[in-house]
Amino acid sequence: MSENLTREAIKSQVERLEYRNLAFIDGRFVAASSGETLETLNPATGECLTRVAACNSADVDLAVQAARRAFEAGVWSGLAPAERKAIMQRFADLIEEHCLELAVLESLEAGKPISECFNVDIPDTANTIRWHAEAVDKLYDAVAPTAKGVVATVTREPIGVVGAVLPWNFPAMMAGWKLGPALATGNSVVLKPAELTSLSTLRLAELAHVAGIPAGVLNVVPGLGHVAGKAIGLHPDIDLVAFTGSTEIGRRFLEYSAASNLKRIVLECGGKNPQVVMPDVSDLKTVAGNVLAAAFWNMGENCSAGSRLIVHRSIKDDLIDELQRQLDEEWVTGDPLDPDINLGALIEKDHMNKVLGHIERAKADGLSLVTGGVRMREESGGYFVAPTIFDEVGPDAAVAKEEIFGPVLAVIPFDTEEEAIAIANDTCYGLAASLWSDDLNTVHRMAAAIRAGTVSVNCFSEGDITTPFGGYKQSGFGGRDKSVYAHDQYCELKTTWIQLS
Ligand SMILES: NC(=O)C1=CN([C@@H]2O[C@H](COP(=O)(O)OP(=O)(O)OC[C@H]3O[C@@H](n4cnc5c(N)ncnc54)[C@H](O)[C@@H]3O)[C@@H](O)[C@H]2O)C=CC1
Ligand code: BAL
Repeated sequence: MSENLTREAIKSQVERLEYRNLAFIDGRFVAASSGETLETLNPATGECLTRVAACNSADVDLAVQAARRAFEAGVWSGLAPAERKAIMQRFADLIEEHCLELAVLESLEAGKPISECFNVDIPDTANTIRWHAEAVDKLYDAVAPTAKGVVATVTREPIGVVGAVLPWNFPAMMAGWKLGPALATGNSVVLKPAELTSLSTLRLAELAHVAGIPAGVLNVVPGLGHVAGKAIGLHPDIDLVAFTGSTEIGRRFLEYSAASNLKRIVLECGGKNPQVVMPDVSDLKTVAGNVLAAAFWNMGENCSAGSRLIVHRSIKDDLIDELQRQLDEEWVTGDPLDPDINLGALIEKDHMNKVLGHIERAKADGLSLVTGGVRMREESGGYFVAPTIFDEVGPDAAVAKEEIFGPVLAVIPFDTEEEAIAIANDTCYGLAASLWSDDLNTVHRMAAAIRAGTVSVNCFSEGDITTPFGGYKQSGFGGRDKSVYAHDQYCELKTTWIQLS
């Protein structure tokens, strides 16, 4: 537990909380034009926290018009990178100053453990905004190696109006991953949070405004996916959509683009990520700790969750024993606002039932249940599922194939390195993977053979802000989040060919 994250501080923050529950368009909070609202529920109790504006295509259009006006006026796009940097640094400062408030909002609306929100999600959001801001006045454009008599410059220009459509599992952090590079490079943004988790994002937009990001540059249109999300996808004056969510809806955005203005689409979608443990590992305790973090961090509601443990048969049982021991000792499910728990609630009832359905199917298929497999804390009214491990799972079992997005780990034994790689790659996804071996040759050989955007070796990691994040195959399309590579996807490249006389 962090020094500053006391029960008293959390309680006091909850009592003082004010919800921003209107859309944020052109620098102001406004109701949806239809007057309609959506419930935001607390997944830990099932109770309504507040109702949030439900934007439709008319609201999206107003937001896009505001964004376009701001872009054309150059109030943001026309600033020197160093000027944008200074304002975004103030934005990052404000996020840090309001860390507890944002963490409480995020924990309440998403069921996430408050300690994670306070120590990881909100600091990461601030750091992402700051890092991209600080990078942008240090990146140079290029002069092409042409023949004499010509000067050709290759310069990045902001793409224009960016639509960002976001998931519910890391609401603030994903907003940061999109806003950092999109704003730093001078774009205007129309952002749609997931309908279940709009509150922290609306507060972020307000803080951005207070920091000095001009009206119209950052707009937030909460609403349903098939209404507000679709309107963003089909809007003829949005130049790019950056999406994080399911592969199914990612595919829709490609269709929206084709049916409208060929807007650029950047997708960060799902995963069924392998954790491969080779027989030479000497420290099973460390392996187990990381395997559990990969599988159960954020209740497994994580696109890079390591939901398949592909382990050499000779060490499988010892590793499972260690997993069980650490799970019993260190993984505590409880009220997400309790700073001492590390497993909170799943996002909503339907999702919990979907996860429990996967578990029941695996049981019915005769898979060996090591631990978990049940709903927890039902009396709270919330949506808690015990961390669950199935052993001796065949690579073709549904629990080894489908993205469950919950705390369910499938243990798949292997006998040879070739078999391990084949199982790891036997998926339509390719977002992340972890690899465990004490042998450097094995590490290099296997890391190169695994088809995933991020391979973490002898740890579970998504990298940090300096490294790109995104997927191979159906896990991603069109670009990467984080790092300077993220800047490229929010820019057009302009060639200026100057014939000298
Ligand atoms: N890669 C990731 O980080 C995430 C993956 N998922 C996966 O997706 C599954 C379903 O979760 P959802 O939240 O329902 O994800 P989703 O992909 O349906 O939603 C993501 C975003 O897309 C919007 N959206 C939904 N339908 C849309 C449509 N027809 N047109 C335009 N926008 C639309 C949503 O409002 C939300 O803002 C999860 O169980 C998980 O397997 C979900 C969230 C994040
Ligand atoms: N783990 C960060 C990205 C995501 O889950 O959506």
